Amino acid sequence: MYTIQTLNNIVQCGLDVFGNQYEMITEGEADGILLRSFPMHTMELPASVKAIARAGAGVNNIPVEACTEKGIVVFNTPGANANAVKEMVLASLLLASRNLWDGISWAKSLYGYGDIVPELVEAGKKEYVGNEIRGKRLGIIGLGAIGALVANDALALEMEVIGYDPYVSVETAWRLSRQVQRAVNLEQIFATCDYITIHVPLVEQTRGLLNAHAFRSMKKGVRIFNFSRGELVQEEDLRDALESGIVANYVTDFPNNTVLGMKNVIPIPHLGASTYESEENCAIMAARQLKTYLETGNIRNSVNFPNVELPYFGQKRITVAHKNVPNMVGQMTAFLAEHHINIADMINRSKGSYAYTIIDIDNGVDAHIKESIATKIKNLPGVAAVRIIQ
Ligand SMILES: NC(=O)c1ccc[n+]([C@@H]2O[C@H](COP(=O)([O-])OP(=O)(O)OC[C@H]3O[C@@H](n4cnc5c(N)ncnc54)[C@H](O)[C@@H]3O)[C@@H](O)[C@H]2O)c1
Ligand SMILES: O=C(O)CC[C@@H](O)C(=O)O
Repeated sequence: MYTIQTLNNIVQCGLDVFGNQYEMITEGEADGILLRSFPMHTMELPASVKAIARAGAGVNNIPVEACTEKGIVVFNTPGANANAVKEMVLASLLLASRNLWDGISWAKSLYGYGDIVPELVEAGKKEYVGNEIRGKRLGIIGLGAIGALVANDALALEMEVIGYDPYVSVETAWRLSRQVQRAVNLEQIFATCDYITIHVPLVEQTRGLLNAHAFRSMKKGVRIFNFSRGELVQEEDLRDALESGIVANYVTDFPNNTVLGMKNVIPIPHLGASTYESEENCAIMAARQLKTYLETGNIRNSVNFPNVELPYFGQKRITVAHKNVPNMVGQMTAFLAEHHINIADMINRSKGSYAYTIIDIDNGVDAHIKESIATKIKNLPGVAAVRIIQ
């Protein structure tokens, strides 16, 4: 029996993945945590927690580094909500270019004028003339799951597309149309684009990516779309850029009180991933990854540990989350050798400064011996967490 704590509303089809061997709780000690945008940074993590699954892409609401040190595996759901966000970016391109936000607000304000409304509409519509997006240049910062989808569809809308992503993955590169131009630096995007959309994670390196220096390099009248995270944009610099008209519109999925007070901001209440389809995709994917990890120790789509999969058929298994330093596996297997325990199968993978090892052992080993080996491994310097799965 496992316990899962949910920190946000998770759609039922995601919760159904767990089945009757799981207890779902909203407070207390759990083996796994399932969440969306709940801010976990100030949360006390019980020692019982083995894994955390984010039903979504961004993990900036999770203390990933602290989790890694404790051997807690953090998962996200890459690509599961990318189509939803892509469609929102496409809608926003038109929303901002055609002055739809202001035009619709004005049209609604005509309620009560009676029979002259059509006349007022025809007389007033000249205030809301916009631009077509065909032939305009779109700059995409971050060509991951979302950025790549936006790039391909913007080409289909006959836009010129240029992307910047120094870390683009091979899979994404394969999915990208060859017509997407490659920027070698951000300046190339800033200096030449009519529209700029950001699709990078919020990390220290990207915080404040759009700042005074960036705005100064941009074409006057550029329209900016932020469906990634509010903190990627330096707010006070944005205010100046909007006031001076360098930025014609800022469409953001992350409104706050400061940004709401700026002119030409189009605020959207974090609806990028809010489709039934994407909420289901994310919840099911997150739940499956968490369940698989708890039951088999296999890792798929973790942001802090490597992908590690060894087929599991109910055999005895030891899993170890540890630092990526020499002789870790040697020391672990030495403990097994001391007790004449045969290793049936084994795998070790690393990701950055951490690694993860799965050791399958032959059946028939006494429980107290397995516990004593697990304790010895746990006490090795560099080991973050050990589990026995049986
Ligand atoms: N509004 C929403 O509801 C919503 C939904 C999903 C994702 N998001 C946000 O969008 C972000 C991107 O999502 P995704 O699914 O495309 O993620 P992803 O991991 O597939 O893609 C991110 C891309 O950014 C690139 N990148 C990282 N640092 C960069 C840098 N300094 N410059 C240029 N490129 C850089 C990476 O190489 C990667 O290709 C998420 O981290 C999340 O914050 C928001
Ligand atoms: O859960 C959501 O609605 C938003 C998720 C989104 O911010 C993400 O990073 O995937």
